[in-house]
Amino acid sequence: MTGTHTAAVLVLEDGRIFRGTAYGARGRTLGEVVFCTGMTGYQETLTDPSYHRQIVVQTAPQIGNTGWNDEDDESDRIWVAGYVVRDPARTPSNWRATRSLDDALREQGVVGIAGIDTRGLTRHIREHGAMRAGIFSGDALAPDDELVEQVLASPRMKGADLAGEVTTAKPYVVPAKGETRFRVAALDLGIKANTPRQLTRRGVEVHVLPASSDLDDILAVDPHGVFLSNGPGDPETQHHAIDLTRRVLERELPLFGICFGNQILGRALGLSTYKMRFGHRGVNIPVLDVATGRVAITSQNHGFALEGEPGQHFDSPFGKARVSHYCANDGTVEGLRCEEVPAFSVQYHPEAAAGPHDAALLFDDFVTLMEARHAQAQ
Ligand SMILES: NC(=O)CC[C@H](N)C(=O)O
Repeated sequence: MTGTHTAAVLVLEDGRIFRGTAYGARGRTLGEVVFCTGMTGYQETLTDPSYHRQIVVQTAPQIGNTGWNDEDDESDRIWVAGYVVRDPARTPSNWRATRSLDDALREQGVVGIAGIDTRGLTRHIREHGAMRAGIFSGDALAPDDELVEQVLASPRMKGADLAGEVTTAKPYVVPAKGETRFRVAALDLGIKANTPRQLTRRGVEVHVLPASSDLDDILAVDPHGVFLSNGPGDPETQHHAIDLTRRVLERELPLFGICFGNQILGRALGLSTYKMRFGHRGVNIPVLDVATGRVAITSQNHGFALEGEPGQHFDSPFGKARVSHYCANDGTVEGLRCEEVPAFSVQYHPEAAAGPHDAALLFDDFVTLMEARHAQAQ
């Protein structure tokens, strides 16, 4: 932080205004305002491509205490559209830090605001829903009603097709650690770095493919399994990925999806998705596994969800399937399992960057599915 405080304002589309001081870059940014309840992992949050076009409010009051390091990025840049905090660290301190969070935000041109009553703001979002917003400082400041107009002119998250804006331009391979046991084609809709890391640790060579890849690109990898990543935007717009998923299911290739990948598998199976009021973003969200009755505490970041009831069985074009997991807080769908093709998915983040490792076993389940399919094919 520099010594001088520059005025900044957070403007919501319903006319609610929060005044604070500029944090990170100065200027204007527009996006959907959402809150994240993680008490840790702000660097991973900021660099998660699923937050593209979202202004993130951190409910943890003190942010930036451990600065910014060169190891924890989940992608090659900060993706959030803007950042809202209460009390930014004045003296960051950590042995791995190479700069402050404020410096990282400035370097990457990310407009933020500090000194906000993030508790009041979060209660407002919980009640009225995630909505469009803008942060304005420096030359971008103008009379409030003009700022509200600018926010109202910005695009909504519902209907936003964003995977193409965050995906890799070219395919790349992340080699397995130790012996290569399996090859996976991972469709990058906004993949986080920790996902290939989790797979490679289990002897999987990961071929990360652009979102526009077709079935031939996937088959060219000669994969033992296909992975559908997390990603930003409205799953309803993902016609290409949904169609591709159907092609993969037809071939009975083992398939595992996370978050956006869960929504895409669900849509491929004939379920619909809807926009939640304020979504799930945090690192302690309880999920119940219907089959075992066990609860996992999970890392999450989503604003859309699949329609469905806990434990519901349904017929899909690929045979019987069920809602395998649901959220213990609000009963929303948190996972799917196909019973006649080797495919499953979860709405949460087993790669947990940041977050608890309760769900890491799901990567083992994916490997088991590939093993079983491989044994069958021999
Ligand atoms: N992390 C994700 O994959 C998010 C999925 C989707 N964009 C949502 O908001 O629900």
